[in-house]
Order: sequence, then C-alpha cells, then structure tokens
Amino acid sequence: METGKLTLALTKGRILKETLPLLARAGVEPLEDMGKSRKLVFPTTRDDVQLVVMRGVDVPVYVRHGAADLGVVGKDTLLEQGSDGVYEPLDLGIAPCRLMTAAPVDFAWPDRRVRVATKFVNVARDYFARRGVQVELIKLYGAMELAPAMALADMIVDIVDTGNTLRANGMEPLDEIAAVTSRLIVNKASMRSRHGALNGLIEAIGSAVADLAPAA
Ligand SMILES: Nc1ncnc2c1ncn2[C@@H]1O[C@H](COP(=O)(O)OP(=O)(O)OP(=O)(O)O)[C@@H](O)[C@H]1O
Ligand SMILES: O=P(O)(O)OC[C@H]1O[C@H](OP(=O)(O)OP(=O)(O)O)[C@H](O)[C@@H]1O
Repeated sequence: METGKLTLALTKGRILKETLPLLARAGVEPLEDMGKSRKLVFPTTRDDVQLVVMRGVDVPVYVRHGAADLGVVGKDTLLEQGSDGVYEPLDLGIAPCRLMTAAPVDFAWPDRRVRVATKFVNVARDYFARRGVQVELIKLYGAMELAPAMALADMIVDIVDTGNTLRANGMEPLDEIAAVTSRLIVNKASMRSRHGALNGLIEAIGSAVADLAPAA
C-alpha cells in the first residue's frame, strides 16, 4: 500500500474561490492564504493532504498521470479532454454555467461551411457532427466573443453564465450543449492503491457539498 500525502490539484481562479469553503468544511484548510501567496504547493491542516494549484486545463493531466491523486475541475474541461484514467465521483455543484453555441444577433446560416471559433474544439466537433452540420473549427484560447465581431468566425461555442459577455458584444445564446459544474476527479490507480484514505476524503467532501448546498 502506498503512503505519503494525498495530493489534490485545484483549478485557480473562480473555481478555487468556491472550492476552499467546501474543503474547509471537509477539514482541509491550507496553512497559508492561497490568494496572497505565489506558492503552488500548500500543506494543509491535515498532515496527509496537500493542495497544488494550476490552470483548469492542466488538472486532468496531473490526475490522469497520477502526479495528483485527486483534482477539482470544470465539467467543460472534462468533456473537452475526455475522462481517460480518472473517476468522477462527485459533482461539487460549484461554478455553474453552460456550454453553448452563440452567434451575433443578426446571424443567418451561410451557404458555406459555418466557421465556429472555440477553445472547446472536441466538444464542438462532436456536437455539430451529431447534427450533421458541416463546420470549420477555429481554435482560440480566450475572448471567443471577439471572433464574430472581427469576421474571424460566424458562431462560437463557449461558456455562458449570465449572458452579459454575449450581450455586451452584440451576440445571443443559441443552443445548450451541456450544463457545467465543477467535479471532483480521482486517479484510477490511486483509487485502487489508496482506497481507504481516498474514500475517507471523498466522503468528507461529499458531506461538505450536501451541508453547503443552497436549500432547494
Ligand atoms: N462565467 C462563468 N461562470 C461560472 N463558471 C465559469 C464561468 N466561466 C468559466 N467558468 C468555469 O470555471 C472554469 C475556469 O474558468 P476561468 O474562466 O476562470 O478560466 P479560463 O479563463 O478558462 O482558464 P485560465 O484562467 O486557465 O486561462 C471553467 O472551466 C468553467 O468550468
Ligand atoms: O455569461 P457571462 O456571465 O458573461 O460569463 C461568460 C464568460 O465567462 C467566461 O469568461 P471569463 O470571465 O472567465 O474570462 P476569460 O475566460 O476570457 O478569462 C467565459 O469565457 C465567458 O466569456
């Protein structure tokens, strides 16, 4: 049986802010303020658990390779990257948003292949293929709403929450591809070799999710 600390990989930014209260409720608190520190590895109030913080796209990579035992990441990122090598035992219910298609308010389907700008190229490819729509995918890394305004693309596939970003750029949401919340993921090999320790932590986080969920 493996020993040593369990490593939990966290997505920095808005997901981190919503994850920390859940972890605190589960008895895992970083020993220093993660918001103020430039460090990337944080010991916690639990001797056997450390936190590491990174970009969301990197969380499944660390967990898949077993460099982290667990991770917290948006479902959008999991849909885009696939879930090879990881289990997804908990929906944390945090950072809710939707993966959607969106277009300028005056959008009309062109007589050629529709150009779609997105950082979710795998999700977009699957979505349009299932509908038999021929698309040209244009991979971007941010500010997808700029692409139609600059005539780089006809439509986008992106995260929508309030819709404010779309509205501010003369666009509107069209179809929902997937509802998104953040998920707890676990390395499959760790789940076998460190079953007891991991199950205890997953159960504690699951109880924290239930305790902190807004009343229906
Ligand atoms: N407006 C939003 N409302 C709620 N959740 C969101 C929103 N935008 C993104 N998310 C969720 O938070 C995750 C991280 O998004 P965020 O915008 O903070 O990072 P990013 O810009 O995609 O990545 P990076 O900061 O690494 O470049 C997304 O994968 C998604 O699950
Ligand atoms: O519907 P809304 O409430 O406007 O939220 C949607 C916006 O939020 C995300 O961007 P974010 O603010 O994280 O900026 P970035 O991804 O470009 O860094 C997403 O990429 C959208 O642009």
